[in-house]
Amino acid sequence: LGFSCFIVFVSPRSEDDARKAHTQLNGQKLLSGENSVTLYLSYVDSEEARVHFPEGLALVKDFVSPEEEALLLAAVDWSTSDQGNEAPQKALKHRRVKHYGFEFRYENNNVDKDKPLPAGLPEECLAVLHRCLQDGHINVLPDQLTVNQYETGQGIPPHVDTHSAFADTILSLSLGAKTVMEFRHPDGRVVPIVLPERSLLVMKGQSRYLWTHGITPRKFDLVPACETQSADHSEPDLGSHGDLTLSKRGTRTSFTFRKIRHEPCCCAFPSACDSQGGSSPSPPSQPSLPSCHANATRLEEEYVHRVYDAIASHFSSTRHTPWPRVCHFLSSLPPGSVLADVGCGNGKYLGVNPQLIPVGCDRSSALVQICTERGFNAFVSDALSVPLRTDSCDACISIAVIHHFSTQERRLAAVRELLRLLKPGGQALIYVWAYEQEYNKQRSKYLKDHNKPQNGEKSKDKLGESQEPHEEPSVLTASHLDNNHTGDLKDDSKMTEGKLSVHTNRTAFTSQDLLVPWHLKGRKTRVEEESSSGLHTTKSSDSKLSPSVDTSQVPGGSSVPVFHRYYHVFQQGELEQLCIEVTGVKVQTSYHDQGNWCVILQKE
Ligand SMILES: O=C(O)CCC(=O)C(=O)O
Ligand SMILES: [Fe+2]
Ligand SMILES: [Zn+2]
Repeated sequence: LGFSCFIVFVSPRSEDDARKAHTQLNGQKLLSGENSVTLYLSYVDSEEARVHFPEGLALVKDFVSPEEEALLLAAVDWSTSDQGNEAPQKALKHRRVKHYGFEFRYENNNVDKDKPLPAGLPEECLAVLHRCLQDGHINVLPDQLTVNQYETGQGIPPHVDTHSAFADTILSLSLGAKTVMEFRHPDGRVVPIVLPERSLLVMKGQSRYLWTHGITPRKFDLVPACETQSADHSEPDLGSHGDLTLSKRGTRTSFTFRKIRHEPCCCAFPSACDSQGGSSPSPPSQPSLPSCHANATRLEEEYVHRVYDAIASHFSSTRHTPWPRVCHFLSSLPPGSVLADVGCGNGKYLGVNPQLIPVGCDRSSALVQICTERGFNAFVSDALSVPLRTDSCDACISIAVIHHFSTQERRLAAVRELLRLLKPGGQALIYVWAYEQEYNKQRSKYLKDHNKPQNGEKSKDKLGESQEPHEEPSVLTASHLDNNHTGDLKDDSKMTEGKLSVHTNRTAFTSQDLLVPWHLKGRKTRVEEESSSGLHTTKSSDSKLSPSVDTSQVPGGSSVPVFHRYYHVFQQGELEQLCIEVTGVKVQTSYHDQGNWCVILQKE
């Protein structure tokens, strides 16, 4: 049983209508063939619900005819390999791509502007491009084309097309099937846009320079029912009151046309512009402790969510043994208890007590995917807004999650949300990483494992592993390498006011808010795979993949990506303090467990 979560805003005409809809629809199933979604309704501020189209974005439906569509699709020859380099093609984990005109280079995350590919854009595109000129979408012809092909379930991570590589307007033609593309503003706003088959998407201004665009890998989209018919207005009606329907994704091929930029970009968004020292200068920009909600979500997006998605499979391989005291809590619950594991990671607690009815959720879709593959019920959700009913769970756990929220308000909101899920009398177990890694004269495993074996070698100390909450699979030279690669970031004396320091693994903490390096081993990362398409630099430049990623050389010459995760490590008493701010809760127990502060709460 797989879970997906869609958020839909509905604006009823009156309060009365809203109440009626709530009683009649909440908990109802929508069916489409053998698939179904269950509706969970809740009230939100209408101001919050108003979704605006990103500035500079336009969608032209039915831009090409079905005949033209067939012609364009036939123009792409997927049978050839990369050989000859006429139109290089790459099979990525999440889609396949082919480049025309110019190829994007992985080494520098930019186009090789002096080396046009022998084959220009396919002639079949000319009629379409001239129409774009005529209609005023562009004023010069593009000279670069990227063809992306997505099978059902595939997508593209959120990114901004590199400013210095491409001129202002980006055109993207959707062929073969529709999809939903999400636009994200740095302040956290997300706007999903349905891209119907044969439509043209035009990105300019803010929508091109500041908002990221991406396609979440999934097999179904929830779209307004009217989107399935052809409509001829040019902007989708985002606030429409129409019916929603499940739409199965088919194979979508997109043609993205761009114009190579030969001068540095001088857009109005320096913070996102690699030409203007914004985005990811080298060394990566040093994040500060957030001062407002928008900064907090941005920090967490870059230094928590993206990192977990990128390291998911490696992370999961280091998280196999449940911690004994968490298991003890789970085993003490009565048979048949409904358990929510909020921030369930790879699901290692979901199967501990077979007599429970567990459901997990995590912000990382890559980790949820791992849970699903293991046969657990898990869905993607933010811990601040879990789509489960109030008072519905007998127990909740939040293991090593709340320390990733970067403000006190957000940590409090996370505790509050966890407690909302509990039935009166239900219990919640919370673990957060402790500032005090030495407690009662005992050093935590995290500190003790200073000379851990190389990653990949099996640790002989099985118990140690099981008690290792924040196992950092470091290469032997890791800390030395960090020094080389993050240079002045590490040196506290050179620290700029308010900037987060990069922690040296397996040493005592020197501040409560910090970045903890993760040395990725094993398979290529998603970021690497994406970048090797040469296409995407999510705010990256040169060898830097993203602000949260650095690379370090390992002896032998190959480079290991180093990701930085944001943590707020808790001081003694801080977790209890946080919890008692929530009304209607009792702290039953609190304790220190292997470098973590832990509480068991009960809802009154
Ligand atoms: O598939 C699409 O429409 C977008 C592709 C894209 O964003 C890109 O290639 O940069
Ligand atoms: Fe793009
Ligand atoms: Zn720019």
